[in-house]
Amino acid sequence: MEVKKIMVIGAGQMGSGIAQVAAVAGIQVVLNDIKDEFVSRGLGIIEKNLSRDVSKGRIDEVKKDSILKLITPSTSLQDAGDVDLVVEAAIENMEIKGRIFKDLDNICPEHAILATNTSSLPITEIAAVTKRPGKVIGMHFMNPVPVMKLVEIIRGLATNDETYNTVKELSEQMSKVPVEVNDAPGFVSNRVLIPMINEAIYCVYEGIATPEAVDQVMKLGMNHPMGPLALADLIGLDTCLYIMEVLYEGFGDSKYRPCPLLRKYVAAGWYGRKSGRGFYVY
Ligand SMILES: CC(=O)CC(=O)SCCNC(=O)CCNC(=O)[C@H](O)C(C)(C)COP(=O)(O)OP(=O)(O)OC[C@H]1O[C@@H](n2cnc3c(N)ncnc32)[C@H](O)[C@@H]1OP(=O)(O)O
Ligand SMILES: NC(=O)C1=CN([C@@H]2O[C@H](COP(=O)(O)OP(=O)(O)OC[C@H]3O[C@@H](n4cnc5c(N)ncnc54)[C@H](OP(=O)(O)O)[C@@H]3O)[C@@H](O)[C@H]2O)C=CC1
Repeated sequence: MEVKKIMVIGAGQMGSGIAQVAAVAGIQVVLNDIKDEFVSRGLGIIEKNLSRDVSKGRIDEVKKDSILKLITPSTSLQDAGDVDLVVEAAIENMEIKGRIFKDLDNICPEHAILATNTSSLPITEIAAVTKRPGKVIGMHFMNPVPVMKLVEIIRGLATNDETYNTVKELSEQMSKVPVEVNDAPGFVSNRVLIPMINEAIYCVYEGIATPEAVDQVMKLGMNHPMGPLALADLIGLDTCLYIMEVLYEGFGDSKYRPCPLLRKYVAAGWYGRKSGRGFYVY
């Protein structure tokens, strides 16, 4: 199926990045969030990224404007009435995602694919709230979206081949490399990554090393582009905690227990870069 128009739900760091790469690929995008100010903030991030591309000579002002013109702001899910595909990138919360998918199922045209950028939640469970589970799929971009090549594609139990092939082709059109994995808590990316980050937080919690020292060890010793605590601040400590909770509950294994220091920071509103403070101050 050819995808000409999509809706991206959630204009946060992931949603704005997804909207950007879709518009760069020539796709019409409706960027939706619950408040105008969040949509404006997302559009501001896209504008800034495209301006950097102009200053680096990758695109000119005319191209930048034509990309921006492809993105329409929205605060109503009703605007999904004529889209071919939705990528949901609202917060990592099953109740909220369930509500959004139920509404979308009633609003979107019959042929539309409902994709979620969830980091860890079961695709099969999200699909089950709709009457079109064959057309529900995980389309998991990595942060920062304009830079990272991977899209992890996750089939739910009922996802059909046409849906999978459309999302695979769409990812390639967005200049990404799709990798297919099965539906299990955290998929592959976050089953491997987030426990490593959680373990790095335990190193700070237990007084083994400072955040700076932990990050230096992983950067200089393992050639990671950024240390696990700087990366946690980039992802968002709230999102890291949601993902650890999904792993802990999903597998019922104590090895996935979230570090108490992670819980404390989230309770304090220290979410990382997006709130101005996490393991580091921004
Ligand atoms: C939680 C989940 O569900 C899944 C996830 O996403 S987990 C997170 C996965 N992401 C990672 O692991 C990121 C690890 N970090 C990195 O790869 C790198 O540190 C980084 C790409 C973020 C920054 O790279 P860097 O070399 O340290 O910094 P910098 O030189 O500033 O940036 C490199 C390029 O990326 C671009 N860039 C950096 N951040 C960007 C952003 N937020 N948006 C757009 N472009 C960005 C820069 O403009 C620069 O581009 P050019 O070289 O073409 O000019
Ligand atoms: N951060 C990361 O590195 C990655 C995150 N993800 C996943 O992407 C999703 C979004 O994460 P991220 O962009 O980091 O989060 P952000 O907190 O940056 O953005 C989430 C956005 O969704 C909005 N939102 C909340 N509820 C609704 C709703 N009911 N309808 C529409 N929008 C809503 C939020 O508004 P408000 O500000 O009011 O809450 C916010 O603007 C999550 O599922 C996350 O797990 C996937 C890959 C990587």
